[in-house]
Amino acid sequence: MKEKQGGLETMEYILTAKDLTKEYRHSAKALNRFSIHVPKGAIYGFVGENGAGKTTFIRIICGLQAPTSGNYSLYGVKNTDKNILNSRKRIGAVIETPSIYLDMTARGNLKQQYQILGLPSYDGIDELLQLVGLDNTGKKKAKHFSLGMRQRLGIAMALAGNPDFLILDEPSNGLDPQGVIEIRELLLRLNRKKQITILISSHNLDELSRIATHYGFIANGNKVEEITAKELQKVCRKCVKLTVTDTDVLARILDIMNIEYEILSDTEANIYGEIPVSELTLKLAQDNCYITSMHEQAETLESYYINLVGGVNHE
Ligand SMILES: Nc1ncnc2c1ncn2[C@@H]1O[C@H](COP(=O)(O)OP(=O)(O)OP(=O)(O)O)[C@@H](O)[C@H]1O
Repeated sequence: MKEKQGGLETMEYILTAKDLTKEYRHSAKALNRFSIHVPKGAIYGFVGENGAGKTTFIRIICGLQAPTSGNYSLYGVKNTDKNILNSRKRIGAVIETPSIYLDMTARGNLKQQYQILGLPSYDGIDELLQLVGLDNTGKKKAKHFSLGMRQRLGIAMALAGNPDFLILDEPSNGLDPQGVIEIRELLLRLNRKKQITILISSHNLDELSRIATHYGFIANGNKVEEITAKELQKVCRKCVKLTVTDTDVLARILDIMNIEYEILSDTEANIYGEIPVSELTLKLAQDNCYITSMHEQAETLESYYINLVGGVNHE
């Protein structure tokens, strides 16, 4: 599975799920025929509001819960295959709050984790402590750590088995701005330098938009959409949706005016960048083409998200 990655985009998936459903007793479906595709090398932003089903999904993938129906594959191995246990060994996860011993130092916690995993020596611990920026914490016990330091220790523990897929449930939750920046930089380092694929569940869209290469949106247990950061950037670029009587004429004039556009239908087009409205209106009119509506599109991930799931999530 360690194939060289060609361009930015790869069709090799670390994790896929199809029709994954989880029904808890006496409650609505936490996951409803949910599907997802996490490409190798991605920082995948898994976005949904409280109760959308993110933690349930992560718990299923980590083998902590069984799905009611549907399936998923990790490194191409189906969840019903006994080899799924080997695939899971390649995952590191921090679900909800990190499982750390508060009465131990960072090093003590990592030693404990190495023992649990049956690792032959403590050799990797110094590197891990350095990687997460806890190499100077000495005898300080985890109970005296800041929330951000605990979160980073949790990530170090998840990295102990040398995984190539890291799953983090709300890693920046409750952190102060400095803590958020430290987690961000750590995740970028892990992704870029260590080639670790990362899935981050979050509703902190602003933070996510700084690092995610892909997004999957979930609402009420349903997949709403998957989109790459590049596609999203295109959609979120300053853009005006124009409705005209004839987009053939519009296209011809926009070409002459050297304005970037995308034709959506016979009457609709997206136009990018600044538009000299009077000049365009005049030129269109000379060719018997008229603007019937014009409005600015959403510009941020947040407004994109609200447009996408706003109606779904507040039933
Ligand atoms: N053990 C459980 N028993 C019954 N219902 C549950 C259980 N765990 C989760 N749920 C319900 O399943 C739905 C999805 O919850 P889940 O925790 O997966 O959402 P989430 O997106 O992770 O939310 P949050 O961001 O608040 O953690 C919610 O309606 C929740 O109440």
